[in-house]
Parts: sequence; structure tokens; C-alpha cells
Amino acid sequence: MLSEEETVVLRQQVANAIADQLTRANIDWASLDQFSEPSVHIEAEFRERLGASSAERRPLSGLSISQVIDLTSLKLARPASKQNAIGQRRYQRRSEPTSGTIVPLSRSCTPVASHGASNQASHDHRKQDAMGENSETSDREDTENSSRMAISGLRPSCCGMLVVEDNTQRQMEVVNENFPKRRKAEVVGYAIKPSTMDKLITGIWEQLHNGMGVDPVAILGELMTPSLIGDAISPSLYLPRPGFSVSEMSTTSRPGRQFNDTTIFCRKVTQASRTCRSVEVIVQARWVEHFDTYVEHLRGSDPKTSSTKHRKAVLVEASSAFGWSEKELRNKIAIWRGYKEIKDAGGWAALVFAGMGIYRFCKYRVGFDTESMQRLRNLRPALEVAADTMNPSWRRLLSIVGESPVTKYSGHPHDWVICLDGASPIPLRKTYLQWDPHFEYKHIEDSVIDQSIWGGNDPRWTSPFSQALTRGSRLFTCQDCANEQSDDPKQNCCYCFPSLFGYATLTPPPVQVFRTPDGRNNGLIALCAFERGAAVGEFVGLITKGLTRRRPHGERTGCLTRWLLLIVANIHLIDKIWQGRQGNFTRFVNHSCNANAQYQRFTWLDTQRIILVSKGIEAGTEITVDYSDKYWRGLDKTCLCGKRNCRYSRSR
Ligand SMILES: C[S@@+](CC[C@H](N)C(=O)[O-])C[C@H]1O[C@@H](n2cnc3c(N)ncnc32)[C@H](O)[C@@H]1O
Repeated sequence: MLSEEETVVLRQQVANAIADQLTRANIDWASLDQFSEPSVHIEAEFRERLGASSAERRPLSGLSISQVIDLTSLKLARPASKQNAIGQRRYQRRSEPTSGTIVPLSRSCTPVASHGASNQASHDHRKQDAMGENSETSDREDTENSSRMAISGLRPSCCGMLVVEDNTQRQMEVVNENFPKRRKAEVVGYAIKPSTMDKLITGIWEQLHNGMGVDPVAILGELMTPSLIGDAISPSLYLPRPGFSVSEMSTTSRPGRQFNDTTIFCRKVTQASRTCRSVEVIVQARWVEHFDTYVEHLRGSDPKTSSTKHRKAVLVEASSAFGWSEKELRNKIAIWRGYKEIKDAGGWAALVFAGMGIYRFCKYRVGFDTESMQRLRNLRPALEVAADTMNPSWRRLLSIVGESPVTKYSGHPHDWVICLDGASPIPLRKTYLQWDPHFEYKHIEDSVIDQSIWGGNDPRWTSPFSQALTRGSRLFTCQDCANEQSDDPKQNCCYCFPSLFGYATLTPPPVQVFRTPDGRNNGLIALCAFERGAAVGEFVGLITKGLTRRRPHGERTGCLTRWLLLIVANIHLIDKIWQGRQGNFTRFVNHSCNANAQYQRFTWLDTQRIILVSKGIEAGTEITVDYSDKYWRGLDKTCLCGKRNCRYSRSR
């Protein structure tokens, strides 16, 4: 006889198995979209055979199952489509013991060859897929993929976690347990979603970080290059004619050159068009201000006439000047008034960098509530810091509407600590002076080798014969995806962390240093979302060994604590990457007992790196890692992460 608990467990297991089978069944899930909350009600009972006849069965009491299965959630949890499975194939599991390291998932995932397979094989797979061929192999692989995906899309890779051996210093360790097991909901079909303040804000941050400036002077100058325009519009000039001679063949590289030139030209035009769009919205916002002022003026000079009449008179005058009907102009003013309100709350930077999304936002006026506008108001200084430090010439546009073009925030974007309540940004240095009057911080993009220790050698270098295998082509092979790596984008096939490696241009990651309101001094905030597996940045600093000489500085910085300015990894010869005086934004990442990022190692070309990888970071949230027990053990400090599952809070 089963105990009550055993009965409950058994019932649940069988119900889960049924639900699991449903996810694997070949069901046309899209057809369920017409129902609001489709579900299946399953009634089942356990029976035992009575005699020799298989038909004679008696129900077992207490072992009946009555279960309602929600098909909406089941639909989202079902195995990935074939297309997705192929896209994921490059991250196949290796046979080595797993560590739980996040396998990179780029923001723009490009399918490449599977681990250990050639590009050709991958290409063939994709081709087969596109043709809808359903071979046994691909079915099996899909099944394998789906079981991997069922554990959340975070799959183990071959990389070991950073193991910290040095017991004399306080260190961070990468702990990879407790990954959230959520998966992003798939969009089935095309859903029109209303514009929201979130989308608008994300759009502004993206535009600010995409590397396309808005300098009106530079753009107009470049667009006037006459030869480009002439060539760009007549590509057929360079098409090889039938029976073309060898000498003509030598000119066939001209289309290549032509293509490159046209690409540059096209980029400039796109950039110019965006700049013009920015000019358009700021001028329209300003026009609304002048419109209101004029109406007010008329009211002042003729108070007997009602405001409505004055307004109408101005409208008639303007619609004739624009050449539009009064109704048309009224509709436009409604949208332009939205631009003005965004400018009033978020400042001119919000308007200049809002991009195309702003039109929809203002047309449908979703998100103009007081709370959303307050959010925008709080963001204003942060937007201006980003605009001034990353696109210093943006303020030139403001001259068009009679505003001062003088930059307010200079230096590196992370020289400023922004406040979430909209207060003025604080110079970074100022936020550490109370612990260290000599505090200086140099922002660097790549680690610096401590020459006094390593001489001319880079201790991160790994022997090509040990791990990063060289091939005949002399390109290095990625240990994660097995594709060839190169700094030359044309040759590179490894897209593991495309925002960091293998691309020609790097754009600054959308993060800012912010003032924590709860005593942790500064922290790092994500301005846009980083999907699970995407790199936020590389952990860079001074690559050194032993920190005895530097301890006094660290100790005096109090909240920076002695050893958190460094991460220690026993990767080959690297001893320490010290971020006390130079480094990048990763230095501001705080600890959380429920972290949304982690550090892991990655070898690019022949050099080992430590990367801050997202475990699923939402826009507008603090980026945190779990410093681990090694850091907290014996530390006279309480954790202020504020999570429900906090392990190191004194109040526990
Ligand atoms: C790498 S720094 C992070 C940035 C730091 N908050 C700052 O302002 O420079 C690590 C230090 O931040 C503080 N810190 C980080 N996470 C914390 C937490 N959860 N609770 C309390 N203090 C924390 C500690 O003082 C720690 O030594």
C-alpha cells in the first residue's frame, strides 16, 4: 500500500509525463491561438489486473488523476522548432564534465557550424532544413536539442569555472548554480503591440549606443562628395559584358570597390536621414511652443475673445502656411505636442535620440501618464551624460532651435555616476574621495600587462598545442564552438561573443555607473536588456601578480574592500587582474545572492579572457554577480543585496 505522500508523488509524476508527451507531440500549436486560455482536462486512474484476462482490471483507490493542463504554458515550453534547433547547434554539449558555464548566445545569433563539425556540414544542415527534409539524424538531434532547451537554454559548456585557489585574499568565485529556469516566450504570428514608455526609453538608449553620431556639420559635408553619388547610382556600368577581355577582367574588382564605397555612402545617408529626423522632431517640438506662446500673446492683447477662437485663428494662419488642411495640421500638432512633452520631461537628448519609435509613441499616446513621464524626468541627466560623452557633437543640433550647444558632461561615460532619482550626476572620483583622497580611475578597453612582473610576455597566452588548436590556416579554433577565430571579420567564423570579438567595430555596451541608494556606493545598471548568454563586457584591468604593494590603497577605499578590486583566476599564468586604478565598468558590479550575470572565461585567439556574461538581464536593472562564499566567508560585513534568498545578510 502506498503512503499518502507516495501517492501524491506518483500521481504528479504521471501527470507530468503526460504533459511532457504533449509537448513532444506533433500538435499544430498555432491553431490554438484562437482560444484565450486553452487547456486539457485529463481524467485517469491506476488499475490492477485481477485475473488472467487482461480486460479484468480493478481501479486502485486513491490513485486517480484529475489534472487540468494549461496548453498556453505547454506551448511555450515545447521543444524548439527545427529552425531554432539548427541555430542552437553550434552550442552542442561536449563530452567533458560540465561546469554550468553559460554558453554564449549572441544578441545577433548567426548560425554557424556545430561543435566539431565543419562549416560545410553546418551549411548542409541548414540547407536540408530549409528544404524541409526530415532525416532521422536531424530528428534525433532535435530531440537532443529539445532536452537541452528544456533546462532553460543555459547549457553547460566545456569551460571550467574559475577556481580560486589563493586563500590569503578575499576573492570572487563564479558559482553557477540556481540559474533561473525561465525561457522567453516565443511570439507566434505577428502581434501589434502598443508603444510604451519602456520601448521608447530602450530605443533612445540603443540609438545613443549604436555608434551613429548626429553631427549636422559633418554629415552635410560628407554628403556633398560628388564622385560617390555619381558612381553609386550606376552600378550596371561595371557588369561584365559578354565576351569581355582579360584586361577587362582585371577591372572586375571595381564592383567590389564600388560596393564598399556605396556601403559607406549608404551609411552616411542613413545617418544623415536620422539626423534630419532628429532635427525634424526638435523643430516641431519648438514650433508647438511658439504656437502656444503666440496664442497666449493674442489672448493677452485681446482678452475679450475666447482662447478657442484665438487658437483657431492661429491654426488657420499656420495651415495655410504649411499648405495643409486645418484637420491635417490639428492631427500633426497632437503628435508634435507629444514631442514637446517628451522634451519637457526627458530633455532635448531624449528627443534627438528617440529614433523612429517616437512617432508611434506620440500618435497613440500610450505611456504619457504621470508615472511614465516622471521616469523620463529621472532619466534626463543620465541621457545627457551618455549623449555628451559618446556623441559630443549632438548639441550642435540644438543651435537650430536656439539652445546652447555647450557640452555639459565631458570625459568618459563612466566618469559620471548617475542617480536614479534624477539628481545631478556625480563625478566618479568624488564618490571615492572619502576613502581615498588620491583616488583616480583610468578607463581602459584592454587589459594592461604589469611589465615589472611579466616583462614583454602576456600571461594570458595559451599554448596553441594545449587548448587553442591551430589549423593549417593558422587561425585559432574556438574552444566553445570549434569555429575559426580571427580579428578580421571576413575570416572569422566564431560568433560566441560577437559584441566583443570578431567584429570590426565595437560599440560601447549600454551600461552606466549609478549611485546605489542603500549604502553600496556605486553599482552598474543595464540600460538595455542583455539576453541570457550575451556578453556584457570583458573584465579588464592590470594583469599583475601579488597585491602586497597595493593593499594599503584597497584597504583605505573602505567600501571597495581590499580584494574586490580584483578577480583571481588560476588560468595558466594569470595571477590577478587588478582594477584598483584602471579597468572598465565591470569594476562596479556588485554582489547579489540572486545574480543576473556571472564571470566566465573565454579564449579569443590564443589569449584567455574573463567575460561578464548575462544570465538574463532586464533593461533598467542592476547588473550583479554572485561573489560566492569565498568572498563572504569570515567577512565583517552584511550583504545588502536585498534578495529574499540573501545568504549573507546579518539580519537572517
Ligand atoms: C567590485 S566593488 C563593486 C562596486 C562598489 N559598490 C563601488 O562603489 O565601487 C565591491 C564592493 O562593493 C560593495 N558591495 C558589493 N556588493 C555588495 C552587497 N551585496 N552588499 C554590500 N556591499 C556590497 C562592497 O563594499 C564590495 O567590497
